[in-house]
Amino acid sequence: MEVAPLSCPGSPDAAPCGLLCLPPVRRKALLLFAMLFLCLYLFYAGSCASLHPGVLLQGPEDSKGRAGLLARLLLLRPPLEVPQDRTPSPEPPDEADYPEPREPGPLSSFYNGAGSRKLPQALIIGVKKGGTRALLEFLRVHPDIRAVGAEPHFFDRNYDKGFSWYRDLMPRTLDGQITMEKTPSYFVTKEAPARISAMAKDAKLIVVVRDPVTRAISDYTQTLSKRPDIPTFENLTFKNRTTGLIDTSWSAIQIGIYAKHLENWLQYFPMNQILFVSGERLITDPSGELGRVQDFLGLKRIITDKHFYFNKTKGFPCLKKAEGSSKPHCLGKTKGRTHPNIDQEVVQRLREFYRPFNLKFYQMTGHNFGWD
Ligand SMILES: Nc1ncnc2c1ncn2[C@@H]1O[C@H](COP(=O)(O)OS(=O)(=O)O)[C@@H](OP(=O)(O)O)[C@H]1O
Repeated sequence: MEVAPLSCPGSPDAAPCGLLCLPPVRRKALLLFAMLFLCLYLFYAGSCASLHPGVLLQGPEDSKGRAGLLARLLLLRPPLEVPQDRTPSPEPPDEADYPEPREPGPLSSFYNGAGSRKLPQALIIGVKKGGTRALLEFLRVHPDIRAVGAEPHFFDRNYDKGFSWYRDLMPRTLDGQITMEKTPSYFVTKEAPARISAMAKDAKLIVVVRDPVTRAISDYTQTLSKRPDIPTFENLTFKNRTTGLIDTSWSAIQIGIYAKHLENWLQYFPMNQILFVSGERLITDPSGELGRVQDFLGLKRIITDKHFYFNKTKGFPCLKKAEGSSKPHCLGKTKGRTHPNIDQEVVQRLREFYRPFNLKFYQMTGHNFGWD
């Protein structure tokens, strides 16, 4: 059978011919552009939405990263901000490096739409400045864990928004995958244990704990970085410096009284549903701590020492490959700040203050964290 040759306008036997009428070079360029457009869309709206948002959409430290910008320009989609009603309440400023992934578009749902959003089965509930971000970022490497990047603050600030608001923040998971979130303020929120128990009595809770004195200094360092005019750590520590009376109403001090907060949780959860991760060991032996966490979550030990390297410049362990990326990944510059020098007498006084609470905490957890 003979096939009639395609022709172009202007030729004697003109018939519609579309793309084929273009000169071959232009045709190729157009095809290439269309493919690039499609690839970028799938990459950006599909897989990127499920990745650590800082890695690909924005780059860990750069909220106007090239990939995100290019994708936004090409796709003419709205800027990265999520709609108001889906945005968790104001984040602790440190978490700005880890914004919420955008709601996936229709094409990415097709591409990435398997599974469904579920309420979390496991939560990192604390403690602030304990190393919670490091733990979450490390856990996200596990193929059976899907975690929301930003802190939802549902059980403290956003509870009135309801469970469907909360569920919609979660990434999609397949059967057998665990949905997780981290909000360190839950540990010190009076209402949080009852509320989490109402969601799931069998929820698994993880608390990253760190020497309460260093934790308090870290907390203060964070505040100081945002508000350089605050009083000194030494001044804030005491109600009365002469008598040495500690100001336990200062949150930087209060958060570290772990035994007191834990009592509240034990009213609603048995001890075997709570795992305590050492913030110190998370730095010196990340794979060891990650091994315990994977066991606790009932997961295969997939994250091992092969996943980490020690970055001398950062002074912390980093991931050889971040979730969904082939590049090494350290936490952002808001993690691992240099602490100001604190008067050693004050540090000593704080150690004395915390000692009985620490001992009580060791008893309750059956684990000596070695802070004393
Ligand atoms: N791998 C790695 N990289 C960087 N930082 C690490 C890491 N592991 C633990 N840490 C420690 O985490 C501290 C911050 O704790 P959080 O992530 O819980 O802080 S926050 O409450 O979410 O703001 C942070 O505290 P500071 O050193 O005081 O900044 C770190 O000491």
